[in-house]
Amino acid sequence: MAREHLAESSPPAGKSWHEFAGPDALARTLARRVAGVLSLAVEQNGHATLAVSGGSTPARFFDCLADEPIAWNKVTVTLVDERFVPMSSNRSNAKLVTMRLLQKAAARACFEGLYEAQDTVEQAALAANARLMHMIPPPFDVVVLGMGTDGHTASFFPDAAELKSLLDPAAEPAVRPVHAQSADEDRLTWNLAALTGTSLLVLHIEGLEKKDVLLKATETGAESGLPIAAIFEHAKSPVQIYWSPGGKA
Ligand SMILES: O=C(O)[C@H](O)[C@@H](O)[C@H](O)[C@H](O)COP(=O)(O)O
Repeated sequence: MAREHLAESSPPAGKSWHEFAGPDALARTLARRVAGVLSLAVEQNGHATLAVSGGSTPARFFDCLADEPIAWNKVTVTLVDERFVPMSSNRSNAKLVTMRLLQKAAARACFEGLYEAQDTVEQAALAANARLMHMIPPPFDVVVLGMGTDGHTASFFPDAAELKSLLDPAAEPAVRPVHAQSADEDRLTWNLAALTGTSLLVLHIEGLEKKDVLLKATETGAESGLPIAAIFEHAKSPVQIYWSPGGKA
C-alpha cells in the first residue's frame, strides 16, 4: 500500500523538478549543467567554486563531472559536509571525492576538504573555518546537496544536538561541528547560509522513499521537522531537484 502511494506521488508543486529514467541519465545531465555554471564563473571571475556531498548517491555524477572539459585548474572543490574521520577511512567523503571526482580532466582542480586532524571535532571545526574562509569563502558558485530518508541534508541531522543553530541562517562561524546519535561519527558541516547563498543549488536524490520524504518537507515546511525544509526556506535561488528512481532508497 505504502509503495503504491509512493509510486503514484507527483513531483512537489511549484518546485524546479528534473526527473530522469535512471541514475545514469541523471548523472550525465547534472554533470553538464554543473560544468556549464562552473565554466561561466571561470569566464566571469577567473575562478569557480563547487561544494559537493558525500554518501553513496553522488558517485556516478562525480564520474561524469570528472570528464567535463572545463578549466579545472581554475576550480576549487569543497565538501558540503564531512565525517570526522581521516582520508584513510572508507567513510571519508574526501576519499570519495578524490577517487571519483578528482580524476581525468578534474584531476587539475584544487580540493579543500573539511577534515582536520585534531583531538575533537570542535577543534577541527575551528581549524577548518580559519583555513576555508581564506581558501574558499562562501557563497559558492555551485552546491550539490544530498538527502537521507530521515530528511537530513549536509550534516543537519534531525537529532543533532546543535540542530537549532544548524538551521539558523545567521549562525556563525561557517564551519560547524555536529554530534548526532543517528550519524556513525561526529561531523563537520558548512552552515545554512554558506549552503543556501549559492546561485546554483542542486538537491540530488534517488528512489521513491526519498521522493516521498521530500514531498512531505515541501508540503509542510518547518512543521515537518525535516531539516531539508530549511534549505527550501532560505535558498537564495530556486532549489533544483534532480531525481530518478532506481537509486538507493
Ligand atoms: O556525508 C554524508 O553522508 C552527506 O553529505 C549526507 O548529507 C548525504 O548526502 C546523505 O546522507 C545522503 O546519503 P546517501 O547518498 O548515501 O543516501
